[in-house]
Amino acid sequence: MSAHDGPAAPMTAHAAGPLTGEAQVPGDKSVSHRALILGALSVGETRITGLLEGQDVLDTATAMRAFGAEVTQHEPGSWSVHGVGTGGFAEPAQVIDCGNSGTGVRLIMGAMGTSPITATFTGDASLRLRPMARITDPLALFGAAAHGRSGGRLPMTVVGARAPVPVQYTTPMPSAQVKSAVLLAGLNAPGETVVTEREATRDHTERMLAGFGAEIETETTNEGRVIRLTGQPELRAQTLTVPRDPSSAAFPVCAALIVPGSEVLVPNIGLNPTRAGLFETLREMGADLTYENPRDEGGEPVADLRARFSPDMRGISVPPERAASMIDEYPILSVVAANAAGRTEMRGVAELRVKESDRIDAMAQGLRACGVTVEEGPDWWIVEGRGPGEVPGGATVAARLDHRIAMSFLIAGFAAKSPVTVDDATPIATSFPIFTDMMTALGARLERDPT
Ligand SMILES: O=C(O)C1=C[C@@H](OP(=O)(O)O)[C@@H](O)[C@H](O)C1
Ligand SMILES: C=C(OP(=O)(O)O)C(=O)O
Repeated sequence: MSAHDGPAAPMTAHAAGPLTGEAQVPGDKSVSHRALILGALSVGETRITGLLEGQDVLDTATAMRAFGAEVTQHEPGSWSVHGVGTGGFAEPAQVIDCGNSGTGVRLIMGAMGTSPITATFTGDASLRLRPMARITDPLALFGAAAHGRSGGRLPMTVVGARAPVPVQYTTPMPSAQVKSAVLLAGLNAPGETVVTEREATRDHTERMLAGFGAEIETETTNEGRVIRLTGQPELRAQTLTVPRDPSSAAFPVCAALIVPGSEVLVPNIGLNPTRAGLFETLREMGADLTYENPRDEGGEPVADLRARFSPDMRGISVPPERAASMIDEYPILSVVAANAAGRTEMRGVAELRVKESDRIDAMAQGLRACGVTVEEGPDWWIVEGRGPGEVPGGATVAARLDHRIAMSFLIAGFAAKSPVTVDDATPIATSFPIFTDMMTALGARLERDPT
């Protein structure tokens, strides 16, 4: 049992008038986790503004305290971390509960796996089903041991390597979490740790490690991206501003594209190319989506996104090589696809089956219940678009403890002929705690159902 296993709260989305106005989405979840973890591994006081205060990130903050860092909230979004230095993690006295967060548990396992300490990890019912061998396999190469449930599931105890050795590792699947766990483990191994990834995944860990003063180099070769990290650096505390989350921006943007008459501005969105695949895909589908005021902030490309109702969108074949740059956006893309003309094919996406839920199955079943035809295979799915405003809706769908499934179906409800109910909206708080208020302020109609 995790403290996060709580009662469900259903929510219903009704068709509403146009969505208009500005949507200030919260800070980037991936960057927020990394800011806390690298702050905890550095010497001095790291100041962070724009931190996402979603439950996933709050759980990482609690975990960093358990490993000995001092983590303080000064005002909303403004935090400081007094780190313990590379290799300075203390052994936690209690079980580390990462709630719903794959990124949290996997990066923290990496960060502690080369220190001479033992820690036990758990999470909510969703996280307890997710594969952890993808982290503990490379950690074993550093000299760590892990004891978990069958299938490499949580709860799991990691015994950190007493005398870590550096590692050369090729990630077996496109995963920034695996890459990052290996790099964070490599921080406390003497010598050079090398990670190769065949397909580029989000590079926030590499960028941030360089910012904290680590010696890290990336080279693109025939084998893919090769990242070399020199172990045992002294990481120096930083002042960081977290960009706004493109994965959260996806929801108001896609809602505006499918609700008649809408026009929504989503300012200050990080458009790091390893994250921006959805927006490119939407533009190829014929979305009226523009990047305004493009600029560079803290080494990351940023722009204001303007999305307008787009009744002429057509389905496309999403290039599989783009998958990593939009991996969390397939659920909401499938809702847009259902409201476009023609079929949208999404291939090379096996990783969707091991997220907070099996996202292909969750979306396929829910879309079918809403009257949309979906075909699927192990690593692909196809949505038959019904055209703008032609999705029947009128169903109750299961969120399966998955924030992105819950938000995707609520947005489907704004454009459907009949309301769509999500059986549990509580997971939304993991990544986008202001989602309901923000969508309501734009003109959406969301109703909490009596439980
Ligand atoms: O590194 C990260 O911050 C993340 C990596 C991705 O997971 P995988 O590495 O499992 O693909 C993504 O789905 C997740 O939301 C956040
Ligand atoms: C997959 C996600 O997160 P995590 O893996 O951190 O649980 C997500 O936010 O869509």
